[in-house]
Amino acid sequence: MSIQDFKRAAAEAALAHVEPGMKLGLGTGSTAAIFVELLGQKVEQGLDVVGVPTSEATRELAERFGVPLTTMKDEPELDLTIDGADEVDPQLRLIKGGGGALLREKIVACASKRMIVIADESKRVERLGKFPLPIEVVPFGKESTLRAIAKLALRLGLEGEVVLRRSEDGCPVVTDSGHVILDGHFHRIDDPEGLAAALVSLPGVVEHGLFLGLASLAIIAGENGVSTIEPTQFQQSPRRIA
Ligand SMILES: O=C[C@H](O)[C@H](O)[C@H](O)COP(=O)(O)O
Repeated sequence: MSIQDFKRAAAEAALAHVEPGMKLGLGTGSTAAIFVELLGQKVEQGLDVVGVPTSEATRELAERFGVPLTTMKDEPELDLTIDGADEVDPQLRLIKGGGGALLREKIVACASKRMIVIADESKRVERLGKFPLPIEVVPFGKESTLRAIAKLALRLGLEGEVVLRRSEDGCPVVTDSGHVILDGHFHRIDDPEGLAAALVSLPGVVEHGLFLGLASLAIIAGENGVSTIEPTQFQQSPRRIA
């Protein structure tokens, strides 16, 4: 079985949590894309749901697969968000934003009663940080913001560089909301909560890819089948609004 098969297995398992009439947050990335495709098949068979896409890419996919869409303006509270992740730790803390969609993903997850993460087993880690942490910043003063984040990281005992994300043509990657992404190559993040709080205190930082206390369930598929991670002591994020 390939990673692609595992992603599909996780996406299929997540479908069981979707109920008629639900307002869904639709994640971004290759795993979420499979979920959107499968959801489109269910809609074709008569399932009545609406979705809010977390990126323009997901909007296009949902339109292609016939998933009815709505907006945060019309549906500010959602029932369930299904999204992928770049890393998932045993406490169900996540790194997200490898595809640059972290800001809308976090807004949508916070507006949802539940967030289910779907991933292949390569995303499961004991400690967050091997995957570079995406940090979305405003373009104005991005060089200063980068230096401020690097200094902050040093102060927190994190080693590694902070790098402006560029696309293949060398230009900075610009997010759907018009910001740029700095990737923090920290290798290991021992205190995600401390880092998260420190990052949002910096001017210029819009959002970071640490999703803490947001996921209610992770569905992970691998060689040994599908398994789940649930928070042992689920604490609702103070930022969750639904
Ligand atoms: O910005 C992108 C998202 O956070 C994705 O959910 C994440 O990068 C995982 O994507 P994939 O399922 O393609 O590994």
